[in-house]
Amino acid sequence: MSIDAMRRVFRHAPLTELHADPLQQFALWFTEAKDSSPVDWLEVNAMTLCTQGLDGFPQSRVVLLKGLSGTGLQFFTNYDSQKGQELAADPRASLNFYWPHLARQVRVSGVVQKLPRQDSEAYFASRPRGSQLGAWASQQSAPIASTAELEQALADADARYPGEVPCPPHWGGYELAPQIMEFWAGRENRLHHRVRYSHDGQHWQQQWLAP
Ligand SMILES: Cc1cc2nc3c(=O)[nH]c(=O)nc-3n(C[C@H](O)[C@H](O)[C@H](O)COP(=O)(O)O)c2cc1C
Ligand SMILES: Cc1ncc(COP(=O)(O)O)c(C=O)c1O
Repeated sequence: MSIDAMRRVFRHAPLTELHADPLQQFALWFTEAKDSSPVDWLEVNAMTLCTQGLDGFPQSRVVLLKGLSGTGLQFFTNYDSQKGQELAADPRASLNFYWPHLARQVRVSGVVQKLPRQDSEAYFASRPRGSQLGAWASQQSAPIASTAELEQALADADARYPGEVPCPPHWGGYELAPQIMEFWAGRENRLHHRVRYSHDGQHWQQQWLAP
C-alpha cells in the first residue's frame, strides 16, 4: 500500500464522563490502555517528551512513564543529557501518548521539576543490574568514537561495582506538573472528540475543541 493511502477509520468509544481532575482521568485511560493491550510488546507507558532546544528548535524523543502521582507524571533519565540540559534551561515541556489500539491520544504540557533524590535512588535500585551499569557507562547524548567504547565502559563499571550499584549523581527523575491536558478519542469522519483541561490557578476547566 502506498504511503498516501494509509489510514485507519476510528470506531472507538466517544468521550464521556470525564473526571474533574485530568490526572485521575489519565489514570483511568492508562489502566484501560494497559489492560486492553493486544500485544505484549506495546509499551503503553512510552511517551514523547518535547523540550525547547538550546537553539530554539523543538526537540522530541520517547521516554517511559515510570510514575504517576497526584501532582504529575514522572520519568527518569540522565540529567546531563541533551534533554537534561534543555530542561535545566527551560523547564516547560510537553508529553504525548498515543494508544493505537484504543484510538486515544493524551497531550500534556507543564513544567518539570527534579524528583527528590531519595525517590530517584529508590527507583534506580529497582532497575536490573545491567541497566544500572549502563547508566554509569553512558554519557547520554555525548558523541562516542565507537560502540566498543560503550562495552568497555560497561565492563569498567561492572568491575568498579561488584556489589550494589549506586545511583549516578547525574541520573534521576523528573515530574512534569501539568498545566494543560488534552484527551482525544478517534471518531468516524475525522470528527474526533477532544477535551482540553486547563488550570486557571485554582481549578481545572474543561473545554471541548473542534477536531
Ligand atoms: C520506547 C523507548 C523508551 C525510552 N525510554 C527512555 C527513558 O525512560 N529515559 C531515557 O533517558 N531515555 C529513554 N529512551 C531513549 C530516548 O528516546 C533518547 O534517545 C535518550 O534519552 C537521549 O535523548 P536526548 O539526547 O534528547 O537527551 C527511550 C527510547 C525508546 C524508544
Ligand atoms: C536510556 C534509558 N534510560 C532509562 C530508561 C527507562 O526505563 P528503565 O528504567 O526501565 O530502564 C530507558 C528505557 O528504555 C532507556 O532507554
